[in-house]
Amino acid sequence: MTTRSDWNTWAAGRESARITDWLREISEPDWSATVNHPLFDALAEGRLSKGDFAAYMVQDYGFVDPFTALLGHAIGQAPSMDDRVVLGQFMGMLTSDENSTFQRTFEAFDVPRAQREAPDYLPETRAFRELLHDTGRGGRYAEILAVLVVTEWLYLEWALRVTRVDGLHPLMAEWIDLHDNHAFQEFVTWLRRRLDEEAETLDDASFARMAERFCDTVVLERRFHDAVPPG
Ligand SMILES: Cc1ncc(CN)c(N)n1
Repeated sequence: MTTRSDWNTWAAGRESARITDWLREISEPDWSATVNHPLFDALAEGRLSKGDFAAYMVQDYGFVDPFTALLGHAIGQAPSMDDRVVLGQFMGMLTSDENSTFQRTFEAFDVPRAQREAPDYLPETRAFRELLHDTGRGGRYAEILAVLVVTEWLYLEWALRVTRVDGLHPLMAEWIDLHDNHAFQEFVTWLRRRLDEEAETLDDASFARMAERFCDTVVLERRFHDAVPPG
């Protein structure tokens, strides 16, 4: 299901077939289950309690830390300054605006210092952290891009899908803003284009590894959101 010949079969007869569209399709039903996860509806509709939002953000900060490290690996592995500039700008946003959203959420919702400094990570969070570490340690550029495409494209899709209520808590609104704004949409468009291009250049074994990494990441996204507080 994840080989280059599977991709070639899928692409045959389709006009303007894209590898990232194929990857998304083979990662179903986990892709759609994540995008349509009730957690995100509860969040946007003001039905997620402050405690549950804070608990989700504590787990998610456990994702963001190794994710930031993975982005660092992407910057290091990128084949050109052009790519490093785009990835570096995203790193700037992640370590300023997005990091600040987490810190202010922990303050506003009284997350105990122990939970910020040494959180109890759920097994699903630990599994995701391991995948991010593992991809950074051994993954080539296309594999790293595959993980970034999944994590950012999924978040863009749910953020564009949900309908937010008036009067939503400002920090919850900010969390959605971070994932549906124009610059983020452009970043996801860029990530997809670069993965489409890089994947074309891979040998068959690397191509299959990249596709497996994509699908594994989607599975972990679904498990992570099933495990954090219910919507
Ligand atoms: C689990 C998860 N996946 C993706 C994202 C978006 N960077 C996130 N914050 N958390």
